[in-house]
Amino acid sequence: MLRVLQTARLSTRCSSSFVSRMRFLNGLKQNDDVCSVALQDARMFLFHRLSPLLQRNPQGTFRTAELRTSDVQSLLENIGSDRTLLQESVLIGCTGQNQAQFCLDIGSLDQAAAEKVCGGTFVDLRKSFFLLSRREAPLVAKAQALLRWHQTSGFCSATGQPTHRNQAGSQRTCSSSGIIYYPKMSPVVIVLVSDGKRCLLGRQASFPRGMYSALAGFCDMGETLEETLIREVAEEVGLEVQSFSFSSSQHWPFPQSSFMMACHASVSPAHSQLCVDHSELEDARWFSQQEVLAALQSPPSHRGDPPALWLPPKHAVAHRLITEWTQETGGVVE
Ligand SMILES: NC(=O)C1=CN([C@@H]2O[C@H](COP(=O)(O)OP(=O)(O)OC[C@H]3O[C@@H](n4cnc5c(N)ncnc54)[C@H](O)[C@@H]3O)[C@@H](O)[C@H]2O)C=CC1
Ligand SMILES: [Mg+2]
Repeated sequence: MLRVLQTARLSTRCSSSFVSRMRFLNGLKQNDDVCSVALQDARMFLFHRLSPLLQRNPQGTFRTAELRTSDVQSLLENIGSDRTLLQESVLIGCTGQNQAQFCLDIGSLDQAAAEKVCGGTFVDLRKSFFLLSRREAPLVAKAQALLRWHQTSGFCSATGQPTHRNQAGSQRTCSSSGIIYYPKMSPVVIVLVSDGKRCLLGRQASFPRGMYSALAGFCDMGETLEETLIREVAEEVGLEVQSFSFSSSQHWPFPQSSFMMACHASVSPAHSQLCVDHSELEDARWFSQQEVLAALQSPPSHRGDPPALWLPPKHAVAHRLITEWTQETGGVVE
């Protein structure tokens, strides 16, 4: 069987290593046997009821605990579970050397025992986002979103019959109708509105005290990105967008895997009077470049009262939009 995996790796050989990695990954999703073999010699990311396993570096910072399959197999034996749990692993990517990466939720096992054996701690995903590097957070978010999708997609919404996954965990199929389900993200437009001098930030009651962010809204069925953007700004703060430009995108795992399409938009300074829909937003305000730069340069300490303006964490695409705006308007973010 190992020859099967080597063949899969060789068959993806081509000039670009990135292309060969993408083809190797695609092959694992298409072929259960090859995927099973790849799982035997993979890099594993563990979760416990959707909280990722983190380990502390000697410097006191945190990283995701990346284990070998053999480590996980001995962990499972060590804390009394059988090896079949390994089959519940879900493919999330591969390393530069075409070694498959899988995630596995061991929520059915004793958390403290698993933490002791692995020398790590399972940390709530939202908290992990503040602890992990910008490089690691997206893979952990993807893994958690896939594990959660499997945990909530066990039955076909058309027939009510059980669904079964493929080895990679990239799809589930209804056992009676054959309907195939794929993991879903909900498209969301997130937009930083400016009137040329100020930027508009809003907050929901659910946000931490003092935190303001860019406006965001889910795309309604059939809407284009443009239509969602101008509708959401009109709905939430009563303004008419004059123009907008696309900035970047991001998978955001909260609350149920949103696909964030981040844009900058402008409104006429002559028509910048806010009319906030308080059923959606607790507050929305225009902020000067000076206020935003101050907030970017002095993120809140987690002690004492929050500052007047607290911005989303660096991993959030809203933070990127706000930083881009300050740079476009001549501010310098250190
Ligand atoms: N990454 C970032 O920087 C930020 C991300 N967000 C995310 O953007 C998303 C949308 O933000 P909101 O202002 O809450 O959206 P929104 O302005 O559309 O209002 C939320 C309402 O949309 C409806 N809704 C909820 N889930 C939906 C879905 N899957 N499809 C269609 N409609 C749905 C519900 O009625 C809900 O009350 C959320 O996932 C939020 O976590 C929000 C701000 C910053
Ligand atoms: Mg919104």
